[in-house]
Amino acid sequence: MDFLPKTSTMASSPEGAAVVDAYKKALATAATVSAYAMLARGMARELLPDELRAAVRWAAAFVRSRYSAPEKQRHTIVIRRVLGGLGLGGGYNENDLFDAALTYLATKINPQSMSRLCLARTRMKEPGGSASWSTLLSMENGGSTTDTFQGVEFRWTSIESGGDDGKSRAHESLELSFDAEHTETVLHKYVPFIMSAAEDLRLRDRALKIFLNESSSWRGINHHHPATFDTLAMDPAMKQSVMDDLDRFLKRKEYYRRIGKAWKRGYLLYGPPGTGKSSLVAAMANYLRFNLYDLDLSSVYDNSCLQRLLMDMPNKSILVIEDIDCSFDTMSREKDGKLRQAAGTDTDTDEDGDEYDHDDVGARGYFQGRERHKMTLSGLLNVIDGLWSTTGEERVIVFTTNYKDRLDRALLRPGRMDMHVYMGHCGWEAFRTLARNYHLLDDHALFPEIQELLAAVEVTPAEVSEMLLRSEDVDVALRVLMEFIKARRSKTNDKHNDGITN
Ligand SMILES: Nc1ncnc2c1ncn2[C@@H]1O[C@H](COP(=O)(O)OP(=O)(O)OP(=O)(O)O)[C@@H](O)[C@H]1O
Repeated sequence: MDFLPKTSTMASSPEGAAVVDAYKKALATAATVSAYAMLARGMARELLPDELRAAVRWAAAFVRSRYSAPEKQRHTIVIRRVLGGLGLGGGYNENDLFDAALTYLATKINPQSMSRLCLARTRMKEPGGSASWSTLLSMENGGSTTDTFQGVEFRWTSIESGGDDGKSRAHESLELSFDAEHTETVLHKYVPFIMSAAEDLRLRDRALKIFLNESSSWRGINHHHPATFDTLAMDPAMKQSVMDDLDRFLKRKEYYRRIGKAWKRGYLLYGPPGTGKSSLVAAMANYLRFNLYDLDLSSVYDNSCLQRLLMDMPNKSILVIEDIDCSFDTMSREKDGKLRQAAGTDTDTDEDGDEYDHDDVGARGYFQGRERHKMTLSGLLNVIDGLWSTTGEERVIVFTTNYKDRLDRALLRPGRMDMHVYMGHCGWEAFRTLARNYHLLDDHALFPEIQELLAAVEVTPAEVSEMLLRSEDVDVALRVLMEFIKARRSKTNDKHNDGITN
C-alpha cells in the first residue's frame, strides 16, 4: 500500500526520492518485526505445554517484582470538619485544621482545571460589631487537587458523606494522601506550614482595627486609614528602607529566638508636625496587616495597668506611643542624666534611698506610686522587653515625636529604637507622590517652577495636600499651591530681614 499522496512534489526531486525510499524501508522493517513477533507467539502457543507457559509467566512476574521499582506505599490523613465527641467536653467541635486547610487550598485551586467548584461568600462578624465579607473557593465533593511542598507532592481530596436523608448533617472531610516516607514531613512541617499560611491569609483579609486604651483595657474601632506606602510622600530611599526593614523583621523569628531577644522591632518617627508620621504608622499597619494599639500614657496609672495592657495586646500588632516628648518628664530625666554623668555613675536612688541602675527600673516597676515624674522611657522599654521576650511573637513598637532633641538619651542609644525615620518637609519626590494621589498627575507645565520653589521654601506635605485639595481643576490647584509657597517665602524673608535689622 502506498501512503504517500500521489500529488507529492517531494518524490520528483532527487532528495525527495531518497526520503521516500527510507520511509518505505522503515515500513517494511516494522512489518517484518511485528510479523516475527506474531509468529513467535503462535509457535510458543503451539509448541510449549500449558505448564511450561505458566512457569514462564510466573518467572517473568518474579523478575518484574524483583527488579522493577516497588510500588510506593501511600498514606492518607483524614481531616474532618467536625470533631464528633473528640472535642473538649465530648461535644461537637469545629476542627481548626479543616478550616485552615480550606483557606490554604483556596489559594491552590486552579479554577481553569476543575469542572466543578464550590464558591461561598460569607459575612464575618468582627469583635466590636462590624462585619466584613469574605469569598472562598473550594473543591466540590470528590474534587482533588495537588500541592507541592518542599519538593514533595500532596494530593488533597474533598469527601462528603451522609446527609442524604435531609435529617442528618453531612460529614465533610479533606483527605490528604502522600507517599508513606513523607509522614514525618506532613506532621511536623506541612501541617504547621498550612496553619501559619492560613493565619497569614486570614490576617490579610481581616478588617484592621485601632485600639485605644481606657485605663487598663483596650477599646477597638475599625481602622480605615487610606495611607499606604504608595500614597506616602517621603524620600523614596527612606521609604524603601522602612519597607525592607519590616520585611526582614517578619522573616527573622528563628533568628530572634536563637539570640534570645524579644521578637520586636522599634521605630522612632520624628519630624515637624504635618510631615506624615501618623500617616506612616497607618501605612505600616496596612502593609503588615497588623492592628494598631495607640497607647495614651496619661491614662496609665501604674505598672500593673501597663503590664495588663501590654499582655492584652495580641501578636501581629503595632504599639504606638505618639508625641513621646510630651508623655514623659524628659527635662527632669535629662537633668538626672546629667547629674549621674557628673557623678560618673549610671545609678540613681529610689524612694528608700537604695541605689538602682536605670536600665533595671522596669524590673522594679518604674511607676513609683502615682508620681509620674518617676516614669522613664527607658523603664517603659524594659517592661515591654521583659513581657514580650517571653511570648516569642512578633510585635512592632513605634514612637513619634516632633522634637527628637528633647528625648531621653537612653531611648536614642543604639539598640533601643532599631530604626530612626526622619519625616521632613515636602521635597520634589514627595510632591510628585501627592500630585499623583490627588490629581493622577505625572507631569505638568508648572512642575519645574514648583520644583524650584520647593527646593527653596519649607512647606509640609500636610500643607501641600491641603492646597492640592482646594480645587478639582489641576491648573487651579497647582496655582493655589504656588501662591501659598510664594507667600511662605516672603514671610520667611521678612522674618529674616527683621532679624537682621533688629
Ligand atoms: N508624608 C505624607 N504623605 C502623604 N500625606 C501626608 C504626608 N504628611 C502629611 N500628609 C497629609 O497630612 C495629614 C496630616 O499628616 P499626619 O497626621 O500624618 O502628620 P504628622 O507628622 O503625624 O503630624 P503631627 O506631628 O502633627 O501629628 C495626613 O492625613 C495626610 O493627608
